[in-house]
Amino acid sequence: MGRKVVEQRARVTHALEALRHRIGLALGAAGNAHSDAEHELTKLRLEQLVLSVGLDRAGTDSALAEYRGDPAMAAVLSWLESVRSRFYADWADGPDELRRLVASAAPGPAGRPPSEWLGKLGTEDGPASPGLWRIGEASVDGASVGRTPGTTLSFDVAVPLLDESHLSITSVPKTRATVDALVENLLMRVLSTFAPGAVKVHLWDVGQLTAVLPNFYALSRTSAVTVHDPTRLVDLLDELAGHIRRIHTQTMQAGYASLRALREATGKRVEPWRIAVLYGNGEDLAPEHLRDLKRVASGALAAGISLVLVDVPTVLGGSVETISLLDDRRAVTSMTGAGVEVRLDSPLPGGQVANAAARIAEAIVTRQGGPRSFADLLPTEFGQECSARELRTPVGFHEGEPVDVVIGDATPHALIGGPSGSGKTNFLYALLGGLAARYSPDELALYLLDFKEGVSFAGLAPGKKDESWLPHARLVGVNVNTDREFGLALLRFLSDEMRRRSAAAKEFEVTNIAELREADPNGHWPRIVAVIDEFQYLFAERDSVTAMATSLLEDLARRGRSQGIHLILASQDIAGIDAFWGKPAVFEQCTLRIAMPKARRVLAESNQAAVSAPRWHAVVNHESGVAHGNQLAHIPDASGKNTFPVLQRQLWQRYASHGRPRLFDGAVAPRLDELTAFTALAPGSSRPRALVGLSIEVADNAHGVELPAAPGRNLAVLGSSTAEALSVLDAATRSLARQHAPGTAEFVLGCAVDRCLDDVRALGDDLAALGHKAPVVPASELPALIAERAAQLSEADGECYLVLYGVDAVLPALEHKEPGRPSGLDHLRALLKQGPVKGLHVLGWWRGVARLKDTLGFGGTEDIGAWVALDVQGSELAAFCAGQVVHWAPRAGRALFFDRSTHASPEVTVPFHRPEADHA
Ligand SMILES: Nc1ncnc2c1ncn2[C@@H]1O[C@H](COP(=O)(O)OP(=O)(O)OP(=O)(O)O)[C@@H](O)[C@H]1O
Repeated sequence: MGRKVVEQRARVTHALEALRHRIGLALGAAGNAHSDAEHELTKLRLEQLVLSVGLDRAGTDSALAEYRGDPAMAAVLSWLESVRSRFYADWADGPDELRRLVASAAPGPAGRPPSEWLGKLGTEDGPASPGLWRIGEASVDGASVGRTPGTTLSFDVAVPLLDESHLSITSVPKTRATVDALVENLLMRVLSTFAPGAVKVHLWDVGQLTAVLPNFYALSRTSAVTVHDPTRLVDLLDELAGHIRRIHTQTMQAGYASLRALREATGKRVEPWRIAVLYGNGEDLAPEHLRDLKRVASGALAAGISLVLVDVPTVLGGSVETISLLDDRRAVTSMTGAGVEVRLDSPLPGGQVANAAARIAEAIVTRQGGPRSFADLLPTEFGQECSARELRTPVGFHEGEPVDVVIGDATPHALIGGPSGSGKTNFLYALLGGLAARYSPDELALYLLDFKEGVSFAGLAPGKKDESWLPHARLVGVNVNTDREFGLALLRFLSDEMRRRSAAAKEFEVTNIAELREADPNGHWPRIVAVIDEFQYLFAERDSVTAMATSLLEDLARRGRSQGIHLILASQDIAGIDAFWGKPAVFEQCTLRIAMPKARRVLAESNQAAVSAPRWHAVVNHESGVAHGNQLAHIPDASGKNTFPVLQRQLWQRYASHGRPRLFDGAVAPRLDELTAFTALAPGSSRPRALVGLSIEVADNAHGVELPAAPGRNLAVLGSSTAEALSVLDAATRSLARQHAPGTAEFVLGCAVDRCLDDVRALGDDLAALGHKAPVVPASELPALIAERAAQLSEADGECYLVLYGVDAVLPALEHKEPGRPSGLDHLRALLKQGPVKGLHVLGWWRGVARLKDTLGFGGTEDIGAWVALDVQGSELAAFCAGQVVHWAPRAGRALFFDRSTHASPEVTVPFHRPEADHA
């Protein structure tokens, strides 16, 4: 064997040994790693086991018995203990810190022992609420937190509630008394923290009708505690949902996400806190209840509403803390985790709770009955509010708390109902007073119309007894019960204003009044509130007024909201509301409902709140009358002495520069000489205008006939009513006289009715005093006069007004005809036909329509361009009204006026009062 071979073998052997060595090393390492891993696994398993029973119990728990004495177990235990003490070393001060924290977050009754507060009235009435409410205490072993072994450290346990969290309590069998004590303790801490009335508690127990938390019985006489019917969970959830909706709207409109944010920003508690305690029985709620409950829970906290659920299995939205009872003293809570047992506070002494509840109830009742007057509705400083977004004012009080009325986007229009004497007018005064004191006349304009007989709004306009007026009022209409046209005129006016506002909004490319005011800061865009008391009169008859009023009201109700035009419709219940059947649009848009005691149909059908409302109260409902929107309010006396009139005077002095309102008083005949339309007349017009009466419209306008040199420009007064005929011709003549310089026009006063002669002469004297030629021609001379004027027609120059009183009286004479010659009637017809273009106009009074027809003959109706009908039936007038059907039943002090050159149909006019008639 050669040396080479030997060397080769030695190399192979060496290599193999090296390989064996490496493999040995690798196997050894793997074995070690394996045993390390197994060791680790055992450790982890033991750890898991220890953790599952708890470190403190590891020494005794049977599940770990087999490992006792196992060094691995000893190592695990010592390791875990070192971890725990390392962890708790940082937390050595934890219990003390917790105690300090609870003391600061749960001050006074929220966290202190009951002996310090139980039975004393709460005082807190500001915007904040304690963050935590104590329920008991818990302990930890001192050794575990780096203290001397064997010591225990205890700390207070508290839960959040108001504005913060809901609470879900789960019992175990035979712990109902403990749960009641826990809930009672919490509620009593809350009720004793706040001023009486600031918290409202709702109790519902699926299994009990009345005996829920019996120590609170005294409070259930007030609205601080309401015990709900076990079979009507839906009512409670509805009520809560209503509060949430209302409060949400209120806070969002003010620009805040929650009631708490609103309170903190304004520094005022605007709403009570509400706590609803629902006792279930551990069984699932009906699906529809569960759905509603979840919906309520998700919006409740932001509305200051907290739920306390006892044995109601559900997963709530929003933040929820839990308390799970272990037995009748101990519980665990999500606040401290499952590892810490809470020793619940002992029950409050029952007798003392009942006494405390009675004291709170008494304080609430005292506040409720406390003297709240009209002055309490008023702000300390007038005119500070802005109406861009809404109008808001308290109108009354509930248990000392102001109850607001809001007129705005969600509640644009209001319906007020109540039987006669129930206080509607008083309510309106409270509302108007509250609004007028808060908003300046630049922010709020009022249009007030009362269809009742009587003068309930008359005091708002200047009167004989009181020269002051309400500066916000632009129009006051009283005694309009027979003038439905005036209601129509108001609606037309509002409708025009709505169009004007919507055109302006379009121009500024905005969609509502708030945006318009922002885009046009120098514009004048007050919110308009139109109050129509006894509005059902508008719909009193089946006629064109009703039809027009309906369509205008519907349009205003639908579109007024965005233009800041609001309707407040008041009525004695049934009569008024009946007027709505068939007009649901108006009814539905009136989402603000005010029901006076015993009002029917104002609220939703199933809502009986008005039936039980006490005297001088109102149910204020911003939810279309649905029960959950009910707010009962005591309305202070706003119409007695030292109430509204005093406020009005103050406002009048403050806003003196805002002009006086237009007063339309249906019971008073207007005076021609007080009318701007008359006093402003002056010579120089080529179209002189003969005024005949006051027009029924919002502006103080007169009806007049223009008498230019054009065919048909004559005026006929029709009917047998002498006083009114005299009034119309008197006003027409006097107004024409003002439009001609002395000597430039002739007024020929032809009087065929003897008993009018004195009046006619008096008029003639007045005209002469003004420098006009105004001869008075008696009946006997009339035929000659007419013949003469007819003959002169071709060469007539200058204006001549032939005012004829009782033309029909001379008809027989005029009809006298000599063969081959024209009769007096022919002359009169000629004057009527050809006169106007020559500057001669006839203003004639015929005491019957038939007589006028006789005068005109066949086809002459066109020569009467305008007429005023007095005590004449509408059916007689068709011929003079382009054949259209005329709806008119004569009524005292009113006439019907038609001018074919300007009117589509006749209009009601109010003849002026002639002072001369008083002396007749
Ligand atoms: N809240 C109140 N406090 C004290 N007195 C009141 C109150 N409300 C109304 N009154 C008084 O009751 C009487 C009737 O009230 P009001 O005129 O407001 O009732 P109404 O419902 O408008 O009745 P009607 O429809 O007959 O006019 C008035 O004398 C008024 O002063």
